[in-house]
Amino acid sequence: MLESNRHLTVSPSIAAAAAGAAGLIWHRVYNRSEPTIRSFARDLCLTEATFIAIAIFGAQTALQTGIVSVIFFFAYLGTLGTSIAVYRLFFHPLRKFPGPWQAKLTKWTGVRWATSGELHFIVQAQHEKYGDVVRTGPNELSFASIESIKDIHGANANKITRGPYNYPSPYGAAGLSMPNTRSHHEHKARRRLWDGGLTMNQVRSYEPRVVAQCDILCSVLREYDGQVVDMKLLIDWLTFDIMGDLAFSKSFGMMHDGGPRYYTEAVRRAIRLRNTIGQVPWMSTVSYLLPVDPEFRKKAQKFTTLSKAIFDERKAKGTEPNDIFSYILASDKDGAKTADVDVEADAPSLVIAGSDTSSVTATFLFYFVTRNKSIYSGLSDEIDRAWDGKSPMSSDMLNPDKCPILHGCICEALRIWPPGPNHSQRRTEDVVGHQVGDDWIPPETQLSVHIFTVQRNPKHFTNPLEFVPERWIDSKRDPTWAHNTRAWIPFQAGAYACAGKQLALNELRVIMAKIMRKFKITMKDDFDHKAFNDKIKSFQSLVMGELPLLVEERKD
Ligand code: HEM
Repeated sequence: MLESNRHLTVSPSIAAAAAGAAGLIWHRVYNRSEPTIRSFARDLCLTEATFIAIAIFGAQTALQTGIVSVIFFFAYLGTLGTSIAVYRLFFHPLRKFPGPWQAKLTKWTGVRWATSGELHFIVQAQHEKYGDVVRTGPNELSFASIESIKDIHGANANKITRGPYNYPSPYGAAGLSMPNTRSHHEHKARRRLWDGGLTMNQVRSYEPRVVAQCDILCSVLREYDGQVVDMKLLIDWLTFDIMGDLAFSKSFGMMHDGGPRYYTEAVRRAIRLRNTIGQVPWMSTVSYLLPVDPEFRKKAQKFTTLSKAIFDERKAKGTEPNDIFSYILASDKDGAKTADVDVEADAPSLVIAGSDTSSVTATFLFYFVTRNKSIYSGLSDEIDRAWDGKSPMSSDMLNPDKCPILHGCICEALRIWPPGPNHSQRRTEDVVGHQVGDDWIPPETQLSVHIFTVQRNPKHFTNPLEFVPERWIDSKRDPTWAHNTRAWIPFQAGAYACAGKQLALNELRVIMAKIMRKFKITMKDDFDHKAFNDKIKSFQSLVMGELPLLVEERKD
């Protein structure tokens, strides 16, 4: 009797039907709470195990149990996949927004775009094709209008948090760094500590140290007098050394031969990995198991060890030194301190946020000003008038009133090539949605403003690809040119905007003035602009190839 019941219970068609029902149920569950790869694997195992248990009870033989279990497995995944695809394409709350169908279907499209290094151009092209709002993922929108900046990053956005892109730590740190904090409340408390170390007064107090690091660079450049050097590489070392000094009171010493020069490459590779994983954050818990090139693994290991050593050494000094880390280590006004594990995660984040970005911008500054001889000579004359090259330098001598061309050059470099050209991802609240311009955005949507598109839009800046410092000088700007400063957002805006904007601007002014006052920097006539531009890629921040320039010491 028992035998015949078992025979009747689970046939292949029943297995397929059960799998179909399970697939639809799980899709409904996942619609409400997005799974991670681990929770998905757990649910899959549970569902399959439940079915196998029923099949063992109902099927006649072990072979039959095996067959119906395999049918169940594939039918389950097939139904779940089809249901998700149909939903995303035809029934999703974001279905009214235009965008490429591959992006609407899966975020793996975003992975493909991100790994190409061309994300900035890809998204810009989509905005040109589809308009100011583009659906760039199943659950993700990219915006390119001025109004969207206010609604996503401005005062109207006080309920919008950072998006899940910020979840994975690219350095494998156990803690959560402040720039990756998604909760408004936690971010606000921690950001306040960081801001203390980056006030205008603090930035001024760091200035002699920035100048001193520039002096070291000048002594390195002197060794190459009359030769062509890769300015990109030297600036990289300079900006990392500056950040080491200002963050931990200890320069990395990269400008000296013995410095850890692998650090910059390890940082960029880590950022690249994070940029890919950030597209599919639900993969992040297993992403570090993915095979990566052993050379990178070695460098990453060295990077982690060095970061830890720097952190330990710095932490031992407490809050005495005048550096940014003293503020991160300090307690807030209520006596609350950031947990040690989170402070440890803050250390590499601080260096990366402050050096990679400044390095990219300073490199582009040298590229643009040396490319155009009249801009170079105008800027050089202005710097010579502002600083005699002998008295102690301060950024006060170089402020926008005294050095408008320098200011215009910096604004232009940041406009044409913002170091973080893509998205600073945000997410609408879990329960209520959010109004952006004329569109109501449903809850749990990832949204962001595409900086690169906004800053290169001819409606915002006439001839957007031309490097024209005068457009930033009111008395010199062509009055017929569009010039919408609200569309200049290289540091982003709002609660999560760049904490180091003032430091960055001061640092860039000092670097440019110091080097140009002491050296004549020339771009050779046969400079390969195509090769230079082809090597510019975006992996969260921009990466670029060499910038070979002729360096000659000035004797005046
Ligand atoms: C040209 C140089 C720089 C540019 C273009 C730049 C740009 C940015 C951008 C776009 C963000 C993301 C904001 C967002 O998510 O909305 C950011 C965040 C941040 N930047 Fe910068 N940055 C630069 C230099 C610096 C420097 C020198 C520091 C020094 C410490 C710094 C510290 C930070 C920090 C701490 C954050 C995270 C802010 C937060 O989470 O609240 N940045 N930066």
